[in-house]
Amino acid sequence: MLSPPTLGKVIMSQLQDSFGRKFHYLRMSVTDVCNFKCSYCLPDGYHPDGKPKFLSLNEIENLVSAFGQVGTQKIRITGGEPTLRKDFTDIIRVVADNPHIKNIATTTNGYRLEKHAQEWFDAGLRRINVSVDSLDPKMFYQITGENKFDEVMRGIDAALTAGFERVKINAVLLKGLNDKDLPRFLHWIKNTPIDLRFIELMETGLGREYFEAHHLAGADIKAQLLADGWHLDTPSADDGPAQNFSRSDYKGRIGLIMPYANNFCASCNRLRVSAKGKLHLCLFTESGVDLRDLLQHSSQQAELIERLHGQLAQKKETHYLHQGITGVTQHLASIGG
Ligand SMILES: Nc1nc2c(ncn2[C@@H]2O[C@H](COP(=O)(O)OP(=O)(O)OP(=O)(O)O)[C@@H](O)[C@H]2O)c(=O)[nH]1
Ligand SMILES: C[S@@+](CC[C@H](N)C(=O)[O-])C[C@H]1O[C@@H](n2cnc3c(N)ncnc32)[C@H](O)[C@@H]1O
Ligand code: SF4
Ligand code: SF4
Repeated sequence: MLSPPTLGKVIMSQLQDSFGRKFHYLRMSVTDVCNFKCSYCLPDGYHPDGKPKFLSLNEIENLVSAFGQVGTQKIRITGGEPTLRKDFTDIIRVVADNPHIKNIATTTNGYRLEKHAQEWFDAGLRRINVSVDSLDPKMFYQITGENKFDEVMRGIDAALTAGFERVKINAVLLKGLNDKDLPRFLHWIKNTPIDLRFIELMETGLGREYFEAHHLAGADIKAQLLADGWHLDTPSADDGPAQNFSRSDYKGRIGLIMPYANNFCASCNRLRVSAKGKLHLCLFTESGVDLRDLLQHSSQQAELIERLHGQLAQKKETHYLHQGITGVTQHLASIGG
């Protein structure tokens, strides 16, 4: 049997944790900055902490190269609002140029999509998730603090036209806000081939009060979907912790992210790197591990990979959200969700 190729003493094997989970998927944040004020994320808008220096193109290239060598096949570019980076298209190109990365995605509030969907597609982006918390423009404004519903919807049309493999819509379920929107969302995906993803609100540093006022259990939506003839799909390899549902008379699909459900983390397949170059083993870890000192030059790859393997051994089995432990995550914009 062939042994895996080695680089120095580092084994170039698949990133794996001590629970047997393999990590093919990196969520790479490229900025903390955002122009929206979503009430569950940045209710007062983005306020810089000093003069933040986010990962440069060179650092991103070195990061992607190292992750590619240890089994990463999918990269999601996230933020803050990733598309606010002036070099966003160059970032896509850097990721697309790496031969190991088969699947390049981004998550965006959709604000620049109408103008740039085709340009990003041409640079190599293939999947796009757009956050649309309500299909009622007034409610959209109330939740996001921005009166940009029509712009975002035109952006989604542009993405569908540009030929993206997958256009997904994220909506955070919010009691007392968008909880009456399910019929509208269902009507939309009847004849439109998009994946809707409902995300259960997660508690962050925003605190208990907001969480308790607006948390809505994904399990209730699941029960409603099953009663209405939707079927739970057999999980495919890159689904991660989401549960997906389909119905033969609908062009779109529905996914649920229910982080408070039993066993949610058993299928965890993703790692995160923040816009300042910290590795987060979980969305809710207590602290990130700095990688930046090893992102400066391509000659540091072996050391970087060794650090990644060393950290993976310490990944915990699950989050501790049930105990109200939200880690360092003041808001998800700081780590890319
Ligand atoms: N707790 C937890 N939440 C997650 C995880 N992955 C995604 N989420 C939540 O779902 C949100 C939407 O994720 P997206 O950026 O659209 O990506 P995704 O839904 O994971 O999409 P895929 O890459 O297709 O699996 C994130 O910002 C988080 O709020 C996870 O591993 N753990
Ligand atoms: C942090 S945003 C970053 C990307 C981009 N700005 C956007 O909104 O799509 C990524 C995702 O995190 C979700 N999110 C943010 N805060 C959340 C929370 N407290 N609970 C659940 N999802 C959250 C958002 O709805 C969004 O879909
Ligand atoms: S969810 Fe996205 S768009 Fe909304 S405030 Fe957070 S980072 Fe910005
Ligand atoms: S909460 Fe943490 S361990 Fe669980 S699926 Fe998300 S990232 Fe993975």
